[in-house]
Amino acid sequence: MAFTSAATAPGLVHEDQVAAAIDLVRTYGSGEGAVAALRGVSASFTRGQFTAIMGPSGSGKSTLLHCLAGLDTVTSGRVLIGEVDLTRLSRTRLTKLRRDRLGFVFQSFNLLPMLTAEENIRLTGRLAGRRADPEWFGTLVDALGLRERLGHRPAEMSGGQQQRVAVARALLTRPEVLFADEPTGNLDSRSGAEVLGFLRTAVDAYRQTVIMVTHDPAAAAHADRVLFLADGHLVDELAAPTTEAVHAVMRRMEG
Ligand SMILES: Nc1ncnc2c1ncn2[C@@H]1O[C@H](COP(=O)(O)OP(=O)(O)OP(=O)(O)O)[C@@H](O)[C@H]1O
Repeated sequence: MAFTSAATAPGLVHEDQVAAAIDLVRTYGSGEGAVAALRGVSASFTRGQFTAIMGPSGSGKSTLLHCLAGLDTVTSGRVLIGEVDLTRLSRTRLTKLRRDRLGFVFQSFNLLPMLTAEENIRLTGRLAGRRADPEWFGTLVDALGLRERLGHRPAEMSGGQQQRVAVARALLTRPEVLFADEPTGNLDSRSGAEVLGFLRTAVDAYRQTVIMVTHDPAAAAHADRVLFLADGHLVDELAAPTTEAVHAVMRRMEG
C-alpha cells in the first residue's frame, strides 16, 4: 500500500471495521462566533452494515458524514478508513483514497448534465484509470432498473432515475464505504423507497457498507442501526430500527 506508516493506526482497528471516528471534534470559525459542530464523537462502522445517522437540524449529521468521508477537515480526533487515518494524509493522497476506496451519493444527485447515464456511471472508474468489471456494471444497471435509460442525459430522466444513476456510479468501483447524504431528500416517497431498497440490497447481496444521513425515520428504518446526534454529541443508538422506534427516539430528543 502506498500510504506511510504515520498514516496508519493498526492498534485501533478491529477485524471487520471499515471506518471509525475517534473523538472527533469539528469547530467552525474561532473566538466568539465559533460553532462546535462535533464535540467528541466516536463511532465504529462494520463491513456489510447499513448505518443511518439522525438527529435534529444542526446536530452535526452532515459534518460527521463529511469528516468520515474526507470531504471536510477535522479540528481534532481521527478518522479511520481501514487502517488509514484520513486526518494525516496529504491532500493528494486523500483525493486518491476518496476516489479509489469511497463512494458518495448526495441529495442533489451531482450528475454531469452533458453526459449520458452510462457515461456518468462510468466516470469515477475512468478517473481512477480502471476498467469497470462488465459483469458488475450489468448487475448494477439491471438491479437499479437503468438498462433502458443508459443513453439518456440527466435532464431526460426523473429525479428517482437520476439518483439511481448516482448510486450506480458510486458503487461501480466497489467502494469500501458508500456515504449517502440525504439521498432521498429530493425524491417522492415511491422513488425514495426504490433507492433505499437498493441500498439495502447492496448491503445484503453485495456486502457493501453504507453510512447515510437522513431526516426521515422511515428511511432510517432501512438501516441495520441508527446513530443519533444531538448538539454535536452521539447520544443514542438503535439496532434493528423500525420507523416507530426511530420516531420515538426523535420525539424524546426533541422533548
Ligand atoms: N461551513 C460551516 N461554517 C460554519 N458553521 C457550519 C458550517 N457547516 C456547518 N456549520 C454549523 O455546524 C452545526 C452542524 O451543522 P450540520 O450541517 O452538520 O448539521 P445537520 O445535523 O446536518 O443539520 P441539518 O439537518 O439541518 O442538515 C450547525 O450549527 C451549522 O450551522
